[in-house]
Amino acid sequence: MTTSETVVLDIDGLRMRYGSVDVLHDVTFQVRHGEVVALLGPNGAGKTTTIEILEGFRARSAGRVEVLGADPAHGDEPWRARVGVVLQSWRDHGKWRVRELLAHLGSYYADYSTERITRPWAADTLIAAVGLTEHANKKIRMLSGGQRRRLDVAIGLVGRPELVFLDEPGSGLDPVARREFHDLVQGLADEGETTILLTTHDLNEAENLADRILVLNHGRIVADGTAAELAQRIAGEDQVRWTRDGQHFRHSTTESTAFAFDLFQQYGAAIENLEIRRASLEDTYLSLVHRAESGRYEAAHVNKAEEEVAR
Ligand SMILES: Nc1ncnc2c1ncn2[C@@H]1O[C@H](COP(=O)(O)OP(=O)(O)OP(=O)(O)O)[C@@H](O)[C@H]1O
Repeated sequence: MTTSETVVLDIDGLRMRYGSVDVLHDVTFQVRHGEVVALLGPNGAGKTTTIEILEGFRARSAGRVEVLGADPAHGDEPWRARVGVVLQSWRDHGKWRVRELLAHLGSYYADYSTERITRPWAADTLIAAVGLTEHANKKIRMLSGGQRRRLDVAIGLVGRPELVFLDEPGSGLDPVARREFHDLVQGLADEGETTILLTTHDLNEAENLADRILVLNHGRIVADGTAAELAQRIAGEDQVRWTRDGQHFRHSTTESTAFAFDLFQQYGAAIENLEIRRASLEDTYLSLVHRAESGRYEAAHVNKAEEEVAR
């Protein structure tokens, strides 16, 4: 895919406080044009809050936020036409038919076409892209949960946005629909014109779709990199498994290639079913969150100890 150097999302020192509770602390990151970035993190980490601030739906407490060159808190209509948001709020339009609603919503974007981007996306092409062709004439209230979710995605994309926010896009989709949805996102990414920020709890989804992964924990970015970079940073141990003379063996090591080489030197053809399992994104993620938790625990204890010394 093509990514350019143009910065589409520029977030510096973002803070959010609900009442007296800080839920985002100094969140800083950038996303470049054409990148697909997944924001991961445990429940309550602050992912939705971050996305809602970037979408312009929530006022931040502090920090600098630029989305497509503008502050989302003051985003005007032309700015909004360039941003795609996938909401789950179209249940109220139950009497509308799928094609009718998409054509209607799409018509709002026609004035915002540019030389490069013709808006909106033609309703039938979009309906086919999200796999709803068979249901194009159905009323929305007649759609299943997964079909409505596809419609939510179509509505988010109808204006051919340059930047798309997807909050847990795969939730509620069956495996076939999820695969189709991933193909759709990958297709958009491959064209290199759409920047995508998604949140997910599905680590396979993150690994499949994202060029880069950000991990948010208790309102702080604790990791930022490709899945491979994050795995390297954790320097997790690989698991080597093999059988010899009908017996099963396993060994954990950071030097799995050298270990396998020694194994063959020692036992040669007697080694069978050799398998090297590298740390998965799930191992890496769990380790990152665990580390961040231990850091918080230690920091809290150091602070407490310091307070006690000061007393
Ligand atoms: N309107 C609100 N008022 C007060 N606290 C809120 C509000 N919205 C969210 N919070 C709190 O802010 C924190 C972050 O919530 P947020 O929904 O952003 O997390 P998340 O990472 O999206 O979680 P999940 O994975 O469960 O969707 C949580 O502790 C949540 O309880």
